[in-house]
Amino acid sequence: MTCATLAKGLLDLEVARARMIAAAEPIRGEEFVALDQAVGRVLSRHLVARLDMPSIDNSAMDGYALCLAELGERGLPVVLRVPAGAAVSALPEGGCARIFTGAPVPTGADCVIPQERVTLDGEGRMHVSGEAKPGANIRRRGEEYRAGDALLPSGATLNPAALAMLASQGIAEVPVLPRLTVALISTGDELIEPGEPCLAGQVYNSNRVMLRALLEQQGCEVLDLGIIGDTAEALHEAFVVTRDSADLVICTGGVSVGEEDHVRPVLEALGGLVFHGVAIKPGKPVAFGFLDDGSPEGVPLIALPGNPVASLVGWQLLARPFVQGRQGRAVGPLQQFNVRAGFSRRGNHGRRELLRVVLDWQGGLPVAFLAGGQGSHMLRAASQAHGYLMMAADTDVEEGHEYPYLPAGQFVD
Ligand SMILES: Nc1nc2c(c(=O)[nH]1)N[C@H]1C(S)=C(S)[C@@H](COP(=O)(O)OP(=O)(O)OC[C@H]3O[C@@H](n4cnc5c(N)ncnc54)[C@H](O)[C@@H]3O)O[C@H]1N2
Ligand code: MOO
Repeated sequence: MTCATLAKGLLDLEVARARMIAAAEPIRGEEFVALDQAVGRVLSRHLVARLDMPSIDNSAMDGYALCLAELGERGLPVVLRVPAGAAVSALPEGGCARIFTGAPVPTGADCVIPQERVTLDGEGRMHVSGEAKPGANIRRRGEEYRAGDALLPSGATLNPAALAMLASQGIAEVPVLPRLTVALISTGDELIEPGEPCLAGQVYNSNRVMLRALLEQQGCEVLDLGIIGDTAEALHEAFVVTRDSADLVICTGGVSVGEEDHVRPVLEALGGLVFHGVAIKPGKPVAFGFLDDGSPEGVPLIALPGNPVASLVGWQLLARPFVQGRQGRAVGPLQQFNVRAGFSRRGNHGRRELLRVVLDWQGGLPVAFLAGGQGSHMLRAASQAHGYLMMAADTDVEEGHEYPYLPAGQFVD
């Protein structure tokens, strides 16, 4: 999409993303955490292997280890038994060893035959059926990597498989970057918390629980300031408090253009606005800036729209990559591939539209259908969608045609 087609005053999504990612200064510092507390944390240093992997030649199968050159018509006597955990032994000449998966292959053996291909005769001699090749079923020392080789780069997120790999190296603690502390503010006089009785006109605060969950899923500490009323003074005070105690401030609501919307003027008074308004639907009024002196040295503030689905999309497309950058993580491009639409619909003027869709895989190929109502206040479809069909501005959806699809799974890791 060219910028010429965008609604006036709104930034292109990719431009807004790029500006935020460029402004995301990785958090400084380092702490050591136990491996079992480290899932989702971000490495502060490159890690190299301490041990060759595997650390010894070992058997890939339960079976018999032997020297192939010694295997003749009469088979071989079983002269040794090697369970996993045994010390490395030497295979006596002219004999073979009963061996188990993971056990050290005795020196002198060059092959392991799985027990399914072996028969034992009445004299305790082992006979092999089928072909046997040198090296078969032996996991060689260092075949995966050697001591000193790179394991994980700094900035890597520790997923369960990475933790298992570090454990396999005997590593008990890892150096990680500090967690990002994110202050969360829900603005709006109409808001009440779930569990409270609801008077006419009041609205349950749904953004708070959603963003808390998203931030925690992202490995952030959340400093939850709850609901702040719709006055410039209340917002000013909340921003001043959070800028001293958080690495990032995220607020929702009050960021549009009505006289009840105080986020932009207060941000401008306290620091600096980088941009306000992105050509996406939902999510248009997202604002980004810095509290303090307006420079990237200040505390960054991301203002998400009040409409719940606009808040979710603003998080996924803009706030999350910024958080990842601040966490010291690499930020990749949006993942998308083309999917056929199973419906027709008029396009949106001047903004890209992210339609909440489910994929139907009947027939082997995915077809996208609307997940439900598409209003930016409609959480039901958003909660059930598999992803977004991303429509260029001013483009209608025509049933049977293909459009870019963004799987929702990419927004969680
Ligand atoms: N004249 C214009 N009006 C609006 C425009 C515009 O360009 N010109 N933009 C519209 C768009 S797009 C959006 S999105 C909304 C965003 O407005 P705000 O960010 O100022 O949000 P609010 O007005 O405070 O609230 C909007 C809506 O969302 C509900 N809300 C707010 N916070 C929460 C919460 N924590 N949990 C659940 N629901 C919440 C609120 O009650 C409103 O219904 O502005 C349009 N208007
Ligand atoms: O961001 Mo608004 O309508 O685009 O919800």
